[in-house]
Amino acid sequence: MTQLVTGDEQRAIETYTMDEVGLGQAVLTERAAMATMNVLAAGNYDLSKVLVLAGLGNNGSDGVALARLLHQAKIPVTLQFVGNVKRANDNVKAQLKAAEACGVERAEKSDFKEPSLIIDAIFGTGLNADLPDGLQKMVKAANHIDNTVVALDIPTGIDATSGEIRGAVLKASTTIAFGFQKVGTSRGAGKKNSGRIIVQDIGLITPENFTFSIK
Ligand SMILES: NC(=O)C1=CN([C@@H]2O[C@H](COP(=O)(O)OP(=O)(O)OC[C@H]3O[C@@H](n4cnc5c(N)ncnc54)[C@H](O)[C@@H]3O)[C@@H](O)[C@H]2O)[C@@H](O)CC1
Ligand SMILES: [K+]
Repeated sequence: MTQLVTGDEQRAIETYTMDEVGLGQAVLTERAAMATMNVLAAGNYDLSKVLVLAGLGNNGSDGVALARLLHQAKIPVTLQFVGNVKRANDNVKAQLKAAEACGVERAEKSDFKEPSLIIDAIFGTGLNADLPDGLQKMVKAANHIDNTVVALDIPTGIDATSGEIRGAVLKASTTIAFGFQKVGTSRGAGKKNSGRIIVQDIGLITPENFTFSIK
């Protein structure tokens, strides 16, 4: 059976992997993006016009890295930040520098009717409050359009542990869970809005004798 993790457990395993094992953030991000490429290539996804919606934290950096890999694979892709990129964390800024050096196209605003596929890299396990009002409006509008949405790690708006909706949720057709499925996507609204859940190994190392709260 799939091992489920809470948000805190996922963070503890990520921290161990980076701080104790010594795998860098960029390695994990690249692996998350590559795992997503593999899922997209193997599945029946229309990749004729991909829109990556990226947030300002590490879920966003996965999205920016993915936009670069899609562009390098000659798949038409546009990268759009949700929020002011000047306030993005350093990982996002480093990924953006690489994406721009490779010529990834950016948009400030998009008509959600246009993309054949939307990648949700807005919020991941770090979500700790209701989505900002403007974002709630945006995801509700996007939900009204018959787009295919692939969520990175967890759909934006779902609490990784409780599965509750924090204000609004961007409903996904597929959720690619990095390392482990988050318990919040196995219950209630989280389950209902995650679509098909595909767990992908990104090289996280679980400490010996780690106790998972869900066995
Ligand atoms: N930490 C790591 O080593 C890795 C993280 N990964 C990705 O990173 C994600 C987690 O990244 P982060 O912890 O940076 O968090 P997120 O990218 O989910 O969120 C970014 C930040 O936004 C802020 N925030 C939370 N709720 C908010 C709200 N309602 N309104 C405004 N701001 C809010 C918080 O400060 C949070 O840290 C995972 O889901 C996964 O996709 C993967 O790249 C693998 C490695
Ligand atoms: K997401």
